[in-house]
Amino acid sequence: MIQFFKLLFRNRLAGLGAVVLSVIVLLALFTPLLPLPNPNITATGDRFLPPFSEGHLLGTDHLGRDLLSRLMWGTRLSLAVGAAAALIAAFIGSTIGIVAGFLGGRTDNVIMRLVDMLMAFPYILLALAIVAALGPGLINALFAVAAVNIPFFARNIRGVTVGLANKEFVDAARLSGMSNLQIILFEILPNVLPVIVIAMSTTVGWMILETAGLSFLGLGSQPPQADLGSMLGEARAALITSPHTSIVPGIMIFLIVMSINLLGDGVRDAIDPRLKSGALSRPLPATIVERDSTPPVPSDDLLALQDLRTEFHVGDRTYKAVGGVSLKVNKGECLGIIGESGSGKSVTALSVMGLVASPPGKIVGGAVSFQGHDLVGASYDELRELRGDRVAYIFQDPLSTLHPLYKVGDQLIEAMQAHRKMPEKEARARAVELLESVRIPNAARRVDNYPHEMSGGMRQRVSIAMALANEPDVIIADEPTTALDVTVQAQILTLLDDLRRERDLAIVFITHDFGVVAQLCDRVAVMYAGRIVEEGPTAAILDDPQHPYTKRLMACVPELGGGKRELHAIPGLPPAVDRLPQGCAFAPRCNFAQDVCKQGDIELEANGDRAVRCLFPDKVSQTEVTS
Ligand SMILES: Nc1ncnc2c1ncn2[C@@H]1O[C@H](COP(=O)(O)OP(=O)(O)OP(=O)(O)O)[C@@H](O)[C@H]1O
Repeated sequence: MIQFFKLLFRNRLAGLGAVVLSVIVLLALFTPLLPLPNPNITATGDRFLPPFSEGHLLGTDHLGRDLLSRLMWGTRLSLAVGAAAALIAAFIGSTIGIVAGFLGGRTDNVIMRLVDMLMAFPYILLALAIVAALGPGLINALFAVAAVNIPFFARNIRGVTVGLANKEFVDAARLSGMSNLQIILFEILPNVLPVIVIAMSTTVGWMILETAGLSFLGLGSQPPQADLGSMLGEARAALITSPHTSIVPGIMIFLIVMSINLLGDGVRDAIDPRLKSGALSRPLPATIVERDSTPPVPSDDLLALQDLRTEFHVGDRTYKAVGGVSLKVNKGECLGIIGESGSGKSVTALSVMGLVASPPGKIVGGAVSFQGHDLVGASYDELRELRGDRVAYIFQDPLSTLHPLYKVGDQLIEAMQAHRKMPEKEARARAVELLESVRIPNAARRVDNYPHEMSGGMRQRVSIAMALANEPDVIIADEPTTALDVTVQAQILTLLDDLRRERDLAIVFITHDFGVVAQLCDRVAVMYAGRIVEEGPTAAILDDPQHPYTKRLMACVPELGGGKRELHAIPGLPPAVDRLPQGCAFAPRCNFAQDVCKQGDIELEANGDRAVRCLFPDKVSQTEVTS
């Protein structure tokens, strides 16, 4: 709750709305206790007294009634009616939406067509018709306003429910034997509740306005009872001669509706978990760079990361996702980056082309040199030209990287035309050629397939074809085979290996599978808590790991045909990168750790073509992993 209020008040306007609305609601609640004259007592001798008259702070109306008193009582009534109408509309509309969305099929069709019929009438006409049928009066106006708003809730909530009804957690609830009612109450409702609250908070202002509108037309509250709408209606005749009688209720309506709307926006932002974590905030086109030290001189390698540091700044926390990584890859080489989940592999890869979402991501130090040129300081235009052209990416899940509504051929053509002008016919021929080069059978026909018409392995081949579209120098593949079964995984790895040899490609391959590294990579870098802990030629590292983390990672991998061998999971969990321990980040999980490991920073010590960040590499090298 405290977190909710903190988030709410971070939005200044929402905070202002909350304060204004709270004051109005408090005044309305305590109106009976305030020393105000009776709002309905007329005094024809005191008609249209101006504001600040004696005994009448806001003046009087056309019957000499005290305006302040009528305003307070009227506000109380308008707020109560608006909130009640919103609750009724939200309850009935959401129930209809949840039932229709959850049951689907004919029930959904019948219910939603009835709702559509209700929506086909202009809402104010519908409200007028309902009040005309029921007779004028505030309660009837309340029902009319609630009724015309039911379709709004029904449609919104139905849409959300349809999306939830087919989710795995609902299937799981069904499999566990829960009834439809239980699923709706315990699985669906908690998920749609934030949407209902958000919809309510943004519509209650409207409902107050609509009720005021009906009262203004004489169909809501009846004389002498005051609500804000009827006060406006009565003041209409004296708009020119005594404008204060209209301005007073007008300002109150404005304040109520504005404060509710501002607060509603704030509530929406604070309630939505994706907005809370910044996931829906639109990232900048390139990662923010704020280097705190002079960048290193660019290297001559094709691609080199030099002491790269990338952080996420969320609230007052700093997540050191990449804490000084140096790596290089040259033409025709394949470099593997391996590590547990959360070790910083993806953020390292995304930092290369400035693709880390900013905010909250920031590159705070080091350099990424590509063909001798530092990309960390490069302009967005420069990065955009290189992205997908000289440096291409392949991601883990092709379903989320391929656009679901475009044919794969069109997406390949788009990838080429983003970088060079090419006639449509030539681009299409090249797209077919690309699909053939990634061994997609019947490429001329497949080019017109949509992603959902292809299997997972096929889609990943399309992603590889897309990465190859502009004949890049470097491909960064971020766990491209993790989502595939082993047979398809082997085919994709062979394909990547062949392509690398045929085209002299440099590949940076991110994985958490040592088997994949062994099959594909010339060199491997092992990452832990945002830093490289060991690096060197794959064969040498597989043969003789010198960092305890590498050794333990390898001990987790089952070996086919290797005889019976106990698999040893790594005890404990990786440290959170916003609270890294002093000294070696692996020390709390390490059998070899001594006090000295937990003190100062430990360097990545180079030894020939290998490097290791450990004080006791020889000891590690000579000891078997036992538990
Ligand atoms: N938007 C973010 N805000 C805060 N921290 C983040 C954000 N994105 C990533 N991180 C942190 O950065 C660290 C590195 O994440 P990264 O995705 O690079 O790990 P990874 O090794 O690629 O893991 P995986 O194998 O699961 O993809 C993690 O500890 C993660 O918590």
